[in-house]
Amino acid sequence: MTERTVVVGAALLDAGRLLAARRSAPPELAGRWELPGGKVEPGELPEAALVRELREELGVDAEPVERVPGAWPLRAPYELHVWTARLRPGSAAPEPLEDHDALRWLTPDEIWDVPWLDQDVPAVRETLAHLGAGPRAPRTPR
Ligand SMILES: Nc1nc2c([nH]c(=O)n2[C@H]2C[C@H](O)[C@@H](COP(=O)(O)OP(=O)(O)OP(=O)(O)O)O2)c(=O)[nH]1
Repeated sequence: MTERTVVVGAALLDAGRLLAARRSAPPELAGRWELPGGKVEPGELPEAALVRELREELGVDAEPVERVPGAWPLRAPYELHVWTARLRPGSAAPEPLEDHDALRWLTPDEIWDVPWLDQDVPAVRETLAHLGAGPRAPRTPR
């Protein structure tokens, strides 16, 4: 039996743009881009974890919209699940408060301009497909 821990990743959307966050730690992940989020705590609903993590990491008041079907393996025992999400009215703008040192709102044409974590690429691709943007192959990694 494999114990899996879910990491929720937010596809935070605003005006057709997707928020990407650059990790500042740990060293092996620093400098690569991800969907903001984090580990679901025992007994916590994933949607609640998403709201909590986005408040802690970005200082925003966000709400989950829907789960993107699929689950993507991360370093064991973690597994990435993605929810689309949006800012609630009156939310502050996101800031890189912890875990990240840069944020970018990416238009559909800019999605592959940042070096996503390798393990996030299929999740981001699937998210775009789910959103109807159509799957696009990432450019050759830089
Ligand atoms: N949040 C997030 N984590 C990801 C993604 N891709 C990926 O490999 N990870 C990894 C990085 C971490 O090893 C793990 C999630 O850890 P985290 O540091 O974001 O979560 P957390 O805030 O709950 O962690 P902690 O410091 O409280 O232990 O999953 C992603 O797209 N989003």
